[in-house]
Amino acid sequence: MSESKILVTGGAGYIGSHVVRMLTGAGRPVVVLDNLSTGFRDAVIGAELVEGDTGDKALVSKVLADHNVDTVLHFAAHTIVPESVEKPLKYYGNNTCCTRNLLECCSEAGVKHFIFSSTAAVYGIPEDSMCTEDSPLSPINPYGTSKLMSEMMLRDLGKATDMRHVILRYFNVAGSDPEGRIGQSTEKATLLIKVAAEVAVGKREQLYVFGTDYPTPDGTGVRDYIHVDDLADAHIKAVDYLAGGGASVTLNCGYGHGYSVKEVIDSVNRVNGTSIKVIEEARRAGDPPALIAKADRAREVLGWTPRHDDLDFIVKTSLEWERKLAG
Ligand SMILES: NC(=O)c1ccc[n+]([C@@H]2O[C@H](COP(=O)([O-])OP(=O)(O)OC[C@H]3O[C@@H](n4cnc5c(N)ncnc54)[C@H](O)[C@@H]3O)[C@@H](O)[C@H]2O)c1
Ligand SMILES: O=c1ccn([C@@H]2O[C@H](COP(=O)(O)OP(=O)(O)O[C@H]3O[C@H](CO)[C@@H](O)[C@H](O)[C@H]3O)[C@@H](O)[C@H]2O)c(=O)[nH]1
Repeated sequence: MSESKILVTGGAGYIGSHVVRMLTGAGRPVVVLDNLSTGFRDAVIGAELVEGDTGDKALVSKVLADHNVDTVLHFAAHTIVPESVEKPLKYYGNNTCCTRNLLECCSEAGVKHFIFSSTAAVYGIPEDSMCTEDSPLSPINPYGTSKLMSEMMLRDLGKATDMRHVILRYFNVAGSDPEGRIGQSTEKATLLIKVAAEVAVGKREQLYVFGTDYPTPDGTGVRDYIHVDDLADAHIKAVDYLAGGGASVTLNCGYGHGYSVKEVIDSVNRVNGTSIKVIEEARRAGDPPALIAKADRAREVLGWTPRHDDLDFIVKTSLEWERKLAG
């Protein structure tokens, strides 16, 4: 039988590629399945890339068998909150139906460990903006609902079979590989720090601030921004946790404090030494006012210790990658 590999779906995307790089850098054998809808072939470092779709049952089953897969990290998804409001079925199709297909293939192949990329969007508008893993789950956009449905499938499957899982609910992921090998290359990006970095390097004219009348200290939306390498490290620890016999668990991934849109803009200006052009706009559909992780459980369960809890560092790595893309 061939060497057992870890399957990473969506491993050519922003977060998946950082996790693949960290896994292969640590000598772990990895195979990536990605349809390159938003991913990039050359973002995959140190692993074979199979170009294909998680909705393709025959292909997924073949990949699982050919690579003797025991552990799956599932990143492949559509990820843009406002797009999910406009095109809900696109999100339920890819994020929910394709995940169901993947889970069926994994179940049939006897995959034992599954790590799922979930999101803070499953909480909707939390009562006090601080979310524990036990906070009510009440998404306010189709993206969040599509991810919550996948969480539910995974939990039900865990009860019915011996598959164990770690569900990681990411808060707002930003930054790039501090050594500059990979970063966020997403076309037509909508995420705040990425867009602000594009403005700072001259790729865009201005940044629109969506909403200045939120019930937050300065009126703009507050989020818990986590550096992508800290998040990648949580995945490595989740792989080891399951391999060591750990029980299924759901964990927030964030730093436990938030920054407003205005504070992010200040950081970009401070780090870049410029003043980006900002235009204040109405609120964007589907946006909660504030989302902050209560993130102690990940530290306790996984022994995870973030290293980059520093907004200016996150912004610095984003700017460096943006300059590299700009050539
Ligand atoms: N970026 C964030 O702040 C954030 C926050 C919370 C959760 N997440 C989750 O993290 C995961 C990765 O997000 P990202 O920011 O890296 O996005 P991304 O778009 O860069 O990566 C997604 C990858 O999945 C691939 N893909 C999409 N659908 C596929 C399919 N059906 N079959 C095969 N490949 C497919 C894309 O080509 C891409 O490479 C997603 O599941 C997303 O919901 C992201
Ligand atoms: O050009 C922009 C972009 C964003 N924002 C604001 O910035 C904040 C953050 O927005 P964004 O960076 O788009 O992230 P979210 O909408 O919070 O969603 C991200 O973070 C979620 C977890 O919290 C993930 O689930 C999603 O996949 C990911 O897109 C919000 O208040 C937005 O209104 C702006 O004001 N201008």
